[in-house]
Amino acid sequence: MRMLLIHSDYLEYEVRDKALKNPEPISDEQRRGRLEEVLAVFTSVEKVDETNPDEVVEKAVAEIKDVASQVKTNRVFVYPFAHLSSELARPDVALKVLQKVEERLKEEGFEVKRAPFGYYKAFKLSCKGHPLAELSRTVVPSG
Ligand SMILES: Nc1ncnc2c1ncn2[C@@H]1O[C@H](COS(=O)(=O)NC(=O)[C@@H](N)CO)[C@@H](O)[C@H]1O
Repeated sequence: MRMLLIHSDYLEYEVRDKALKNPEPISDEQRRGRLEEVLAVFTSVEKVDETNPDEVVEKAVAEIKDVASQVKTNRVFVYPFAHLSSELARPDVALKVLQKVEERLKEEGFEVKRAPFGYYKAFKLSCKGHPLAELSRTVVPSG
């Protein structure tokens, strides 16, 4: 799994067309989303992650917690992003992994939004620009 973590004044998105034949079903309210003072986590789930998705979820959550504590935010925006890797996991695996990352972050006490999976989306991002505002992390199953 590849993550680009951007500490932002805000991230907002608006759903446009389907990017997959069967994107994640979403409610009308999920067609737009915005969080302020947020750690945006653009995420590509990779083929290698399919060997042990649960392990890669735990490793990703640990990395996100570490960066969130460094930049002092309790808010995370999980954003599916298929452009950080040339070895993408199958969509059904990727969606489950991202849903699990969202769920585990909430269990850890974070305020979390997750952008809809399988859609083209317009988005606006305001990066804060401090030295830790742009980080990347890669996690893979150890097996
Ligand atoms: N492995 C993945 N990791 C993260 N997001 C993914 C992944 N696979 C699919 N997606 C989601 O599905 C959308 C489309 O994925 S895509 O790989 O860019 N495009 C497609 O799969 C089709 N357009 C055929 O190429 C992405 O914008 C993202 O929302």
